[in-house]
Amino acid sequence: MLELENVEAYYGDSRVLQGVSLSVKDGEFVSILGRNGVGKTTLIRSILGLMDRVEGSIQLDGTDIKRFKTHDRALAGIGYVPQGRGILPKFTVRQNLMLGTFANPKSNRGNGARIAEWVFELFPILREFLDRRGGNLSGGQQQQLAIARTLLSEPKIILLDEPTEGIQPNIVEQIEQVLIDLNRKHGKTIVLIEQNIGFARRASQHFAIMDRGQVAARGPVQELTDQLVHRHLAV
Ligand SMILES: Nc1ncnc2c1ncn2[C@@H]1O[C@H](COP(=O)(O)OP(=O)(O)OP(=O)(O)O)[C@@H](O)[C@H]1O
Repeated sequence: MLELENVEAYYGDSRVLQGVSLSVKDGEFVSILGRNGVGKTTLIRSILGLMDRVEGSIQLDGTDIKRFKTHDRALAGIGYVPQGRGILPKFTVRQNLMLGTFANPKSNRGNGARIAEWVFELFPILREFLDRRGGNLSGGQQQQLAIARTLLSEPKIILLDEPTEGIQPNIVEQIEQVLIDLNRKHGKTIVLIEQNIGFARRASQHFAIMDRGQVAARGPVQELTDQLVHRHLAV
């Protein structure tokens, strides 16, 4: 379980997160919604240990990870699929996937590590393109590669920052389905940052809406009303 309590995060003197509390239980799919600039990415950066100054408490399965360096947070079970996917364009699909094994405490990390077969069952296209350069894949294929790479670290929780941004609508459905299956069939715990409200409604059990650095509303996804959307998310 990931538990944030009263988290404040700063860029210099500017306090961007103001008392954010969030609880994600094992097996849950939680969507974090909010207009541009309200602090969603900063929240993820705070969980990953990429901010200079964070106050409050961040616990993973009861362990305070706030003092952990970023790579130790990854080893503790925080998986991350970055905005823009973060594929290394000159590395092959195989090499990009191998990077995921470095953050897997159970594998022999990189050297000699094998890419588990279930990855190709989830993403058949990656087997076909194993020796292609990551940069030659389409946006949707790169997104599958980014998700697969994170899964190879066998994280306890997967954080995704706008995975459907800039991806063709028909591929968006595919990405959506993969994430829904990962949660419902494979029991993966997922925190999704999204602007696509339909996706959040279809995929998640819980939501949190951020507004000006705070959690303005939260609850089971059935309570994500049009009124809330209008108040906090309409542009
Ligand atoms: N490196 C930085 N230095 C100073 N201020 C920053 C920095 N990065 C972000 N900010 C500010 O922090 C606030 C929150 O930004 P953040 O990127 O977390 O928002 P967001 O909700 O993820 O937006 P988006 O949907 O556009 O990614 C914004 O006001 C932004 O201008």
